[in-house]
Amino acid sequence: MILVVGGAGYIGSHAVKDLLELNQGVVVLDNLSTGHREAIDRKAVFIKGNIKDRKLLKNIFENYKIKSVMHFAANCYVGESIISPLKYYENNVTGTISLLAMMKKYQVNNLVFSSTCAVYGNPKVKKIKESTPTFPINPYGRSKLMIEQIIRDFSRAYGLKYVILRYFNVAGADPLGRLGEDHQPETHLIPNILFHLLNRLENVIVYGNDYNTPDGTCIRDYIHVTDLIHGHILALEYLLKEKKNKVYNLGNDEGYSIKEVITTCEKVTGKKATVFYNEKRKGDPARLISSSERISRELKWQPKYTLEDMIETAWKWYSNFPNGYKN
Ligand SMILES: NC(=O)c1ccc[n+]([C@@H]2O[C@H](COP(=O)([O-])OP(=O)(O)OC[C@H]3O[C@@H](n4cnc5c(N)ncnc54)[C@H](O)[C@@H]3O)[C@@H](O)[C@H]2O)c1
Ligand SMILES: O=c1ccn([C@@H]2O[C@H](COP(=O)(O)OP(=O)(O)O[C@H]3O[C@H](CO)[C@H](O)[C@H](O)[C@H]3O)[C@@H](O)[C@H]2O)c(=O)[nH]1
Repeated sequence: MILVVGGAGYIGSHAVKDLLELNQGVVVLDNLSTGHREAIDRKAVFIKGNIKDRKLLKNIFENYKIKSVMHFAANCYVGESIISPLKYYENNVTGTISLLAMMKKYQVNNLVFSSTCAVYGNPKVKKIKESTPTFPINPYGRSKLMIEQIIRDFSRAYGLKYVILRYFNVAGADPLGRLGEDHQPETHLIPNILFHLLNRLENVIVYGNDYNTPDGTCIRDYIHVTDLIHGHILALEYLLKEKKNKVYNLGNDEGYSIKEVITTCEKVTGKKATVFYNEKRKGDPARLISSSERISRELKWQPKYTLEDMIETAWKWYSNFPNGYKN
């Protein structure tokens, strides 16, 4: 069985669905701090609890034949991490140490870990490779880099095998409309633009228009959640077969400015946005574009979905479920 930690969240719930479709047994551990019980398929075993609870982890490892772990549980907002670093180091770093300690105790040695392009900081290269130096510029990115280092040390000392996946900006929803992104409050760009176009927000707020980019707004590399999860499935297969450690970027290798994302949302929805320019958000790098060449070459991973597809699938979900999972 696979333990999916954080499987009630946006990305984790899409992983649970795809793993079940592949007939894998799934146990979800989630404290529902930002996730939703309704997002987890009833075919999965659901355990409500915190990864810091070692007694609970002990019960899980003793009661289920867990062979591998996908670890999505974290706090993951750049801005919040600057205001509340303690929350980030405690939940992300301490929480992961607790999980790794119990994986060591029960000799569960296969881990797919959700890292982030925030570990790179503000790199000057056109496309970010896995070999690009890591200099995170906010506590969220630093917490993820610390975890990566801890995972490596556990691997050297205790035989843990891992694939670390550094995601770029994840967007979109299940193409069949069963799952979507439901965060309270929502900080991500595409959901907020769509909320505005659904009349739930007065404006689209753009944080900064004097960045050193062609139109002055930040550039990001967006990846569809379905493509991202396909990367996880390939990573897990690789881990179980080859038993080798890997670090991979996961992005579409294309950058879009905030203004371009707004225009694409307008095109997909046929609606016009009112844009309000605000101060820069602290901790935001100007430009983050992936090179996902390594995972494409080594695991034959290829993204199928474009930015328009991400917006279309998210729009469909928000239009059908305006109150998210609480409908
Ligand atoms: N969304 C993105 O664009 C993005 C980009 C890069 C990396 N990531 C990483 O992907 C992972 C998932 O992100 P998401 O967008 O789905 O976030 P999310 O908040 O929707 O999901 C996180 C899940 O983890 C659970 N959780 C948090 N702390 C926990 C704890 N201590 N014990 C048990 N459960 C806990 C939450 O309840 C939630 O269900 C995170 O690790 C995040 O850092 C996300
Ligand atoms: O209403 C909004 C929301 C966002 N932005 C801007 O849009 C860009 C993208 O912001 P998001 O909040 O959508 O995403 P981030 O790039 O901040 O963060 C995402 O990517 C990070 C890596 O940089 C982390 O991995 C994090 O978990 C994940 O949410 C940023 O320049 C941000 O300032 C706006 O202008 N208006």
